Amino acid sequence: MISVSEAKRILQNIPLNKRSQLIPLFESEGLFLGDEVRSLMDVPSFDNSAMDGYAFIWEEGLKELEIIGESAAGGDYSQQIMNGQCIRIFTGAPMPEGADSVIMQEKVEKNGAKINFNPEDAIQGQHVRYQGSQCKKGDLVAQAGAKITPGLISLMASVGVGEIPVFQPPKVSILITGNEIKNLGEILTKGQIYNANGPALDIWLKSQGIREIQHWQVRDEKKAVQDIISKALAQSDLVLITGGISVGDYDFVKEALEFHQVEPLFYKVKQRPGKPLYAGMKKEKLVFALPGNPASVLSCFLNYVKPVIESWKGNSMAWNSFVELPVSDDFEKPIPLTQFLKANVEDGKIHILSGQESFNLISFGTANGFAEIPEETTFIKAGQTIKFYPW
Ligand SMILES: Nc1nc2c(c(=O)[nH]1)N[C@H]1C(S)=C(S)[C@@H](COP(=O)(O)OP(=O)(O)OC[C@H]3O[C@@H](n4cnc5c(N)ncnc54)[C@H](O)[C@@H]3O)O[C@H]1N2
Ligand code: MOO
Repeated sequence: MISVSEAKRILQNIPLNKRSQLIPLFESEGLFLGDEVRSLMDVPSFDNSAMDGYAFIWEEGLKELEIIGESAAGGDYSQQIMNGQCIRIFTGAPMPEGADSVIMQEKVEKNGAKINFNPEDAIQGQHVRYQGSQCKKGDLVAQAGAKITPGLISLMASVGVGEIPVFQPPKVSILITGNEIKNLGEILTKGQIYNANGPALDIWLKSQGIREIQHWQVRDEKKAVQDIISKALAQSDLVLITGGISVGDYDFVKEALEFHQVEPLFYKVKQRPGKPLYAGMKKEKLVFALPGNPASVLSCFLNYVKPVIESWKGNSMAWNSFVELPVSDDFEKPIPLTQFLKANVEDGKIHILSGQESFNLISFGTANGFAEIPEETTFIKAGQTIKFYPW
């Protein structure tokens, strides 16, 4: 058995098959830039007004202008204006040739075809957005590794970039083992239970920007487990298996992985839940066998699988996804293992929830993550700070 920190260190050092690919901007949520991006154009691509008002050529002491035309957003006003003249202009509309300043409409009095204003309100160069003032064609606008946020998407669209390079997320297989497992909608007979792991992993993977997810299900039969692992390995970069990894007579996963020459990275971690966690590699393919109890699956996913997927996607902060917060109450931990506890953060404090058994999902109704009590710690006092991993 290895410690939680050793298991994480091993996973931080595995080579991941990271590839950059171009994808449509609209399909990039949850991912990270796989390369730098440069602007395809000057932005703005033309001088334009920042306000609704009047565009003119600035001169000292100016207090009256003659209106000779109008420039609206989307138009291509091109007429030259002369000193003493102005045009009615709207926000985002092209500046007329020669004009260098805009006065807001609130600052003027309109008298027929003229406007009058206080000379102090006509400020040279004011309210004009010049061509290229955001960026010039070819300028670097985002670095490789940048997280794709709504803000970054907006920037990409503004500079004309409709396809962006992203680190391709892994193709993932979810393989559910167990004779007792039925899917929602099926009738349960005695001894059977609903598949709680498959839907949880599926939703979680989708929320991480994983697009290609294969679902597999298998009974606890040696040959069937071997065969399905072979198919999952062939079709995925990352295989997530739930159940069948402990020491029971019908736990065939480890043996099947050995049969397929998957090299173990580790098996068994000093933690609860999720002690019989397995990780291994076959060439560049990664396999996790997550201990079947649903709390073990979720805790192991959050602590090990999620950071690996985030690293695969190019997130440099993948392994720092925790916050340190005080606990609301004293907590005793007699076991010499790292404990991950379903918990709820409210008012800046970690509330450890009741029902911590690995099979018991009731606290997932309110939990917004897992709190970590380190291996060597036996008692946490209220107010003491510990790590909390939000979903
Ligand atoms: N003699 C020992 N027995 C066990 C040990 C041990 O060290 N020695 N470890 C226990 C721990 S800790 C865990 S965790 C489990 C892990 O066992 P497996 O990975 O082999 O998982 P299964 O036996 O297949 O299932 C465990 C439990 O979870 C339920 N399950 C499985 N899949 C699903 C699913 N998709 N949705 C909902 N629930 C699921 C399954 O019915 C079992 O109740 O081993 C302990 N035993
Ligand atoms: O490690 Mo197990 O997850 O306690 O049930």
